[in-house]
Amino acid sequence: MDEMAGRSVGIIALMERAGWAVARAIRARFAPCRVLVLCGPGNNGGDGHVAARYLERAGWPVQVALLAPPREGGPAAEAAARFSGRRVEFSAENAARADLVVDAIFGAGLDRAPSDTVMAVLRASRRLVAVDLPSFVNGLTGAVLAERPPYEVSVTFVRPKPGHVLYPGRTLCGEVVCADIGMPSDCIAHAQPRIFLNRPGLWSIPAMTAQDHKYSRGVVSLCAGRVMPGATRLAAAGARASGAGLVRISAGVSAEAYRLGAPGLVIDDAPLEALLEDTRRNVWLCGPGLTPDEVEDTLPLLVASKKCVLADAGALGWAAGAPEKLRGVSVITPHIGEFTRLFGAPGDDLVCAVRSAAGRIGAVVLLKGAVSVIAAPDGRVALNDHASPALATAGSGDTLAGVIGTLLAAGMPHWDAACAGAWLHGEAGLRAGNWPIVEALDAHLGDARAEAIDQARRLSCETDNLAVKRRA
Ligand SMILES: NC(=O)C1=CN([C@@H]2O[C@H](COP(=O)(O)OP(=O)(O)OC[C@H]3O[C@@H](n4cnc5c(N)ncnc54)[C@H](O)[C@@H]3O)[C@@H](O)[C@H]2O)[C@H](O)CC1
Ligand SMILES: [K+]
Repeated sequence: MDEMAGRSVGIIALMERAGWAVARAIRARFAPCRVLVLCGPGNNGGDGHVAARYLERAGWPVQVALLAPPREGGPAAEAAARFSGRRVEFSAENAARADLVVDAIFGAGLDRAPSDTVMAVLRASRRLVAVDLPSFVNGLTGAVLAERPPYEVSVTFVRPKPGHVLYPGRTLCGEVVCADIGMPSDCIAHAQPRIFLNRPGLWSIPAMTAQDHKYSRGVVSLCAGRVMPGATRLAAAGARASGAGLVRISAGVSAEAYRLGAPGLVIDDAPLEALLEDTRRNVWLCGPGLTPDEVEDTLPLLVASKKCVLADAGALGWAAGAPEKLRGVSVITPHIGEFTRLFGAPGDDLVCAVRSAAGRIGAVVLLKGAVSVIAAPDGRVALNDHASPALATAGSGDTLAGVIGTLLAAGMPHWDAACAGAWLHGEAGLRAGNWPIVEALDAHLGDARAEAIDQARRLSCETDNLAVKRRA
């Protein structure tokens, strides 16, 4: 985007607005105080110089400390030349003397861990604001290259970066302000984003219609095991609570035990091969509550009959170290332990690891966590931070599998269903209050679905209104 904008509006114009946005964010959050702006050699430092000029113009006592001079003739050099205020040495003593330190050392160009000198200056600072990101947080991955206390605010531009959203970087950014700096829309379109924040509007969930019947809403089928009925029942309940038309459990010899459960479930005891002939039953959950032997007896049959399969829990253990065994399934929902046993440790770059896992097995991979990463085989990735620690309780993943099953059965594309499922699950967690037990989530899933439909609708109205205004 920067590169293309450089050829149209010019980087210096964007830098002016970026620095102005930083100064504005500071003035909105702090009372006038002694500010030290730490400027690096790149455009991040250029933004810092502009911010220093606007703060000074507003009457704040401002000093600038330069780590290294900007490249001659570039936009950062021009921004530096426009600042005629006080310059001081780049030192820990000067940082300690300031009430507020603005970190404009490195931004998107950070390519290695900052030096000890840089870190000593940042550590000496009492209160910190970041231009774009703290200068030791990798914007692409959220990896933290050095330790220091968190910032109060990070002012970024055009779009938040993965480093603002993913842990551990997320915890150090503080409040993230994303400023509109007038990046031309053709530059944004040209950049073709492949990583998205998971929000309604990225996908849309079918609403209820007057003529719906249970099969149009969709049938979710589950394979049940003998020894862990709770997991299967939680997944079935999650599917029902999020709006499936019908939920059926293939329970084989355990059918009588499952029949004592929720009366709204249909329990089948016929052989799986026979059940698979029913073309209305296209979506199957396999794994919650299943032992490896039970997965071995069911998953290959589901895949061979070309059903849309969500594999979780036991099915992921069954394929540990041999993820190709999962080829043919549509969605998998591992937590970090399951992911590691399948594909190896993901390392610092979760987006890259989950994306390549999805490509490797040709299925959507949803890596569950405080921020879940959801990748499609074609490379699209959504980051879901719409969640609550209330969800960190045993069985919550089974509920999620059920919710995604419902959205698949409603006909949503696989990646959309996984993204929407993660959002609904998060919304239910946020609505469920303090310390809910896992069963309590179900009561909120219907309202969560209605909320998602409503938010997506409002967003599309806004977009339509904007288009009408533009045409006018
Ligand atoms: N996104 C936008 O629309 C705009 C963003 N702007 C700002 O520009 C920076 C990115 O600028 P860039 O010049 O590409 O990179 P940096 O300023 O982050 O630094 C590059 C510079 O620093 C060297 N370097 C990197 N890491 C280290 C290190 N650990 N130690 C020493 N030196 C390091 C690197 O080699 C380069 O020389 C973005 O963040 C925004 O703040 C613009 O204002 C335009 C609009
Ligand atoms: K920075």
